[in-house]
Amino acid sequence: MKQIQFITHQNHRYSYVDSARMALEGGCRWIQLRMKDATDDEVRKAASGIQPLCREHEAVFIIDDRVELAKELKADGVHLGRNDMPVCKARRVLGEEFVIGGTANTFDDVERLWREGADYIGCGPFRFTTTKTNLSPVLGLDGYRNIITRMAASGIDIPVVAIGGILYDDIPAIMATGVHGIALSGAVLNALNPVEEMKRIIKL
Ligand SMILES: Cc1ncc(COP(=O)(O)OP(=O)(O)O)c(N)n1
Ligand SMILES: Cc1ncsc1CCOP(=O)(O)O
Ligand SMILES: [Mg+2]
Repeated sequence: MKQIQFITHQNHRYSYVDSARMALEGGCRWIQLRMKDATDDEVRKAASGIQPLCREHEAVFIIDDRVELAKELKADGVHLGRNDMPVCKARRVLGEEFVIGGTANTFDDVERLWREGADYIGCGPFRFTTTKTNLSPVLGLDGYRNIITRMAASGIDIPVVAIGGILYDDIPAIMATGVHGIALSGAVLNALNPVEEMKRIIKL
């Protein structure tokens, strides 16, 4: 399971930087620094700990929401949701070299983001999760099947990663829907041994 993205989070045991470090040690090579409600300076501080680790592990380093900060820090890219800067504007700010991901909950979201030039789609939530507030309607396996089917029928070819409440046991069935990969956070962060859990997922 190489197409896995880890979304940073914190809990009573681990900081944002800890979470990224454990994901990298477990073999993940795509880290998204997501710190909702944090100030840019707090994100800069976390990035100063995570970005060098990503370079050391030759991992992709994406920043959630913050386009100007992604540019300032020379991240590999940014992930944008409905209430963030539009993808087409972010592309003008960042240029073609940056990876720009977008959030989708429906086929129409996917089509819009594809037209705007997003490089990949984070599509969810798969199931209810507490890692993100204000969740869009839960998709489940059928939700992904419907979206992937409509994408194929429309000739829309953009990588789609499933996200939202995904656990180890869910991954084979989710991948069988035709999505290109998965993004997760809590399944690793809340595991008894996060590094070992990431290794288990990578081995799938
Ligand atoms: C890969 C991926 N998919 C979806 C999201 C959603 O992130 P978030 O910023 O919490 O929510 P929106 O701003 O997209 O509504 C993500 N970060 N990564
Ligand atoms: C960022 C995001 N977007 C939709 S669900 C979600 C949270 C992913 O974290 P978890 O894998 O812990 O549900
Ligand atoms: Mg966002």
